[in-house]
Amino acid sequence: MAVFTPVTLEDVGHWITQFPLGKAVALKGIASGIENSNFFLSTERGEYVLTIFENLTFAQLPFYLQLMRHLAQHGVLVPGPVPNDKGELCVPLHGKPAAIVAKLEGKPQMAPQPVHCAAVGAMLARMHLAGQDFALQQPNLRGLPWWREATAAVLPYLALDQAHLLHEEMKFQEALHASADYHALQRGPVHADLFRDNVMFDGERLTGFFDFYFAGCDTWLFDVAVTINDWCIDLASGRIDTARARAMLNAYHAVRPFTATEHALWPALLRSGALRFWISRLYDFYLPRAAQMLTPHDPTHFERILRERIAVPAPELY
Ligand SMILES: Nc1ncnc2c1ncn2[C@@H]1O[C@H](COP(=O)(O)OP(=O)(O)OP(=O)(O)O)[C@@H](O)[C@H]1O
Ligand SMILES: N[C@@H](CCO)C(=O)O
Repeated sequence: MAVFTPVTLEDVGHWITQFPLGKAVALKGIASGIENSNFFLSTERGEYVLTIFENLTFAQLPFYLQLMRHLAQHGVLVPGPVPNDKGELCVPLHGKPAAIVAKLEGKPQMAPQPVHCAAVGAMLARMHLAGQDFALQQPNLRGLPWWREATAAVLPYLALDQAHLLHEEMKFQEALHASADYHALQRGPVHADLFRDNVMFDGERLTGFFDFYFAGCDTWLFDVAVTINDWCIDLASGRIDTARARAMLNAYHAVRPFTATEHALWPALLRSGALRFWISRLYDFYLPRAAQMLTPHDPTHFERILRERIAVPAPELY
């Protein structure tokens, strides 16, 4: 159940007159998703997704919605938000912020092959390049400062060997983030959560990236690492699958060539990508928010990935 704010077709009927979409003809709640209330919305003009934001505020939303709009306008396959007659992308519905975005065709590809990984790699590189002249700034809110806070919060719950790993990895990441090489990495708006369930495919054709609500400004390489750590691994062991990783990295490199500094820091950034989700999953597991509805994701999956990235050399970036 992931419609936290019920909405009827009648409610939307009046509300939608401020958008250039004609009349609403059907509305259907979407079951998946744990953050927001999502609906498929059919109107006289086409098919859309209506999202009511349950946690993000009016002040926080412009960065995400404007970024999606900017990317869509620059040819990146991202659902463009629809502005209302005042040019606003986010307007209240039942007192909460709401937005309408284009509906992507297809479905997530949860068992990707190299061909899918290559399509994601190429689109990710295009997205990074297109984000370069995006005007708004917001840090990755799940970056190092948040890791510090969340580490302190979860440490008391961990077994000794886990606490040791978390402590040692934070030390390693603090040193990395303080280094001159790290500061030389190229950066800009990144998705930061480009897992398989946030990309649509129609067969082998990528139709779009979505769920930008963890996006922020960070290193491009971090985004690549997060993506590789979900798309290109053996799910049971966390080990990198070389064929899928090569396909993704080569396709990315063909659009936006990796730099020598990125090549040098790649193993460390793969560890950053694993640590980020180990910490957030630990946090959600031990300190669930009151409004959280569903079973939290398994933290041990990313603990395994992190241990694997520390122990086993990463495939070369290029
Ligand atoms: N633009 C879109 N086009 C087609 N389907 C979409 C679109 N946006 C969302 N969906 C559908 O809605 C579902 C939930 O969306 P989403 O993943 O953004 O949920 P959420 O609650 O915001 O986040 P989370 O992934 O953190 O649970 C997706 O799995 C997908 O099926
Ligand atoms: N992709 C995240 C969930 C938040 O979108 C995870 O798997 O932990």
